[in-house]
Amino acid sequence: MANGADHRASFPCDNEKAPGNKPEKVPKNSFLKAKHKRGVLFSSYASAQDLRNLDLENEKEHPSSPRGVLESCKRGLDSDPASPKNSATKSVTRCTNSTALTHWSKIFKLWKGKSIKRLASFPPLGVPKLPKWKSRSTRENPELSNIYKFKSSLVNFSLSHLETATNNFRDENVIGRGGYAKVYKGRLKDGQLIAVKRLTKGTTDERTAGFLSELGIIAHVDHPNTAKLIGVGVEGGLHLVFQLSQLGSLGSVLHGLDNNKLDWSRRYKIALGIADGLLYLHESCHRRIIHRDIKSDNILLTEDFEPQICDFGLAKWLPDQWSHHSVSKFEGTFGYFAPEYFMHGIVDEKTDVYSFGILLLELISGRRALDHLQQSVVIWAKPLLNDNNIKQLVDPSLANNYDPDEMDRVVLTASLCIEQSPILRPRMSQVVILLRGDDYVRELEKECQRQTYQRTYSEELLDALEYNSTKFLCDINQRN
Ligand SMILES: Nc1ncnc2c1ncn2[C@@H]1O[C@H](COP(=O)(O)OP(=O)(O)OP(=O)(O)O)[C@@H](O)[C@H]1O
Repeated sequence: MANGADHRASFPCDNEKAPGNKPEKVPKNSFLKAKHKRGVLFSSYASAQDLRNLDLENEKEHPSSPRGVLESCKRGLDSDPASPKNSATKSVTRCTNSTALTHWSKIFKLWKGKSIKRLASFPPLGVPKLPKWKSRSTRENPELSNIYKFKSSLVNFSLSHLETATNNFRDENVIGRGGYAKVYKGRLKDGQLIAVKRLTKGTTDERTAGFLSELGIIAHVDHPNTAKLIGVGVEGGLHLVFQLSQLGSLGSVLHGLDNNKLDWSRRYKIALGIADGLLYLHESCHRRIIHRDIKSDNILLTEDFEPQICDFGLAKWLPDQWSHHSVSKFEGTFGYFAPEYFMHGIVDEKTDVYSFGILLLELISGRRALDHLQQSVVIWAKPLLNDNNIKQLVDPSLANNYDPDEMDRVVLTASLCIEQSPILRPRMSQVVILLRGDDYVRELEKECQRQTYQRTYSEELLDALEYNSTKFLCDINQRN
């Protein structure tokens, strides 16, 4: 059952009173000290760009910070003696930190070779082709008839159908309770298990708006790592009907009594799956979708621990030409808010990336985003991340039973995702690369080579065609 409702927030933006503006204690670590100094002394007159640059500079200087590690790799690559830029100076800057750095240097090589935009255009693994939508109408409620045009396979459930499936919405069938809805387990006549989300909170208008908004997004989404909508029911209330995810939410498994089910390989698989799902929403779907409420209670788990992102109640389409969206009302869950969202109401892909970073910290440490004393996992983890103190970060229930390379990658990715400044956070296409590591990078490199080869071949073909048509005529003219 979801307990995220305790921390749910929905209130108007008030920059003056935002708790995020409270001065922090001066941390011992010099890397954090620099950040702190910047926040207190300079924030009144520095431009946003200055602050970003300063952030970058401070972190570059600190070799043990995740960005410091990446920067040192990058400098190593920049100082490649074969590079014409460096041949004169023969800089000796090198990645010093063993195999981990070799790994990151490969990633950087790839980043240097491709623009970020190009990397973003790599197809995520396992993303199916987009479905073809067909139209279908409803007699029930003409206002909602357009909904059925999204997906040919969407079923319009009658109330009696849903009542039969859920034992008349009996309390024993409740498997989730969110801020807006109750979710009931059910079984259809053909035996299929379903989860019926019945919107319960707010006025009729609010419920209709919430229902249409969630449906407007979820009906267009189709990926192995997003929740599967089967149909809707608009009789006797508003219902969204999903395939049942047998294990419930990640939050309930990770923070419940059964957390020993989640060994490291499962946690790693879950991290990769959520990253794939988010990459799809941000970069591969018809339109940019910002989820806005990524948290462990909104990740469902199938029987084989495949994660599925659910609850698109707050999700937003973002037009391509918009850099971000500004909201005047905060909605979401405490503990997962990105600083720029909390302080300025700014919403874009990077706000989801921040929340994903918190989720990674939950997977690594087994701690909640906010514990019973309302202590944030970020505040707890930051000093350990800066000291690269993996032993203290890792969930004690895992002991030493984890793959150290995978753990390193997840820890580094988490620390980049929770950067204060959104510009320092990776995009989801980069997150997927960071999490998957060497093998994935090698696959991408092969893909790049294949594309280059194809381009060269087609360019040659184009040249040949051009010769045939234009140059040949030109040659003939010259000869005549
Ligand atoms: N398809 C499903 N299979 C299994 N459990 C589900 C399914 N959908 C939802 N749940 C359970 O119901 C809970 C609440 O669902 P959901 O997050 O969609 O509701 P909500 O009211 O929008 O919640 P929130 O307060 O997070 O906005 C989930 O955390 C999960 O435990």
